Amino acid sequence: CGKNDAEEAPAPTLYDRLGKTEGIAKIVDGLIANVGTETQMTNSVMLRSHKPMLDAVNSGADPTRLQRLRNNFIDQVGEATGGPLKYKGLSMLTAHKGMAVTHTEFTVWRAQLEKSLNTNKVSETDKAALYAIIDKMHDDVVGH
Ligand code: HEM
Repeated sequence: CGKNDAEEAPAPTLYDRLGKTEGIAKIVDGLIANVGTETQMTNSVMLRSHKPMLDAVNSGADPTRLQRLRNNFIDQVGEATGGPLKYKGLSMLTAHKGMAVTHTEFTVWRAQLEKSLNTNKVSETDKAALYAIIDKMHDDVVGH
């Protein structure tokens, strides 16, 4: 209390700085849109890994599959950045098992995230903090 209030207020978490759940949802939606665009390019790098999901959504066999991935990803980022969200999806190892994701595919995926972070005007400091979280998952995502 008193004059120390400002000093003692907790620093905003990365979750807060990304704009809480709403800001994270925009970042994830941007990422998904960018990945979707990339998969439609000639010589797409990400079409191979995403084709089973895209086919399931587009054929109507599993119309909410992409929506589930989106919501899980928002929860995952919302939890890992210090927010109140709780990730209820698969472990990164299990989620990407059988996909044989390559390091190149990971790099291209990461570039789609970067584009969305830039579009959403995330600062370089906050981008670096988020990449520290994301890049720790590299070895669980790639090569299984
Ligand atoms: C650190 C980086 C990554 C994170 C944090 C991440 C996160 C996730 C999450 C949360 C899920 C859903 C798991 C569930 O619903 O239980 C998922 C699934 C998936 N991820 Fe990733 N991912 C990453 C990298 C990649 C890369 C590099 C690719 C391919 C280029 C990829 C392709 C997919 C696909 C195709 C699915 C499955 C969708 C389905 O079949 O329903 N991911 N990922």
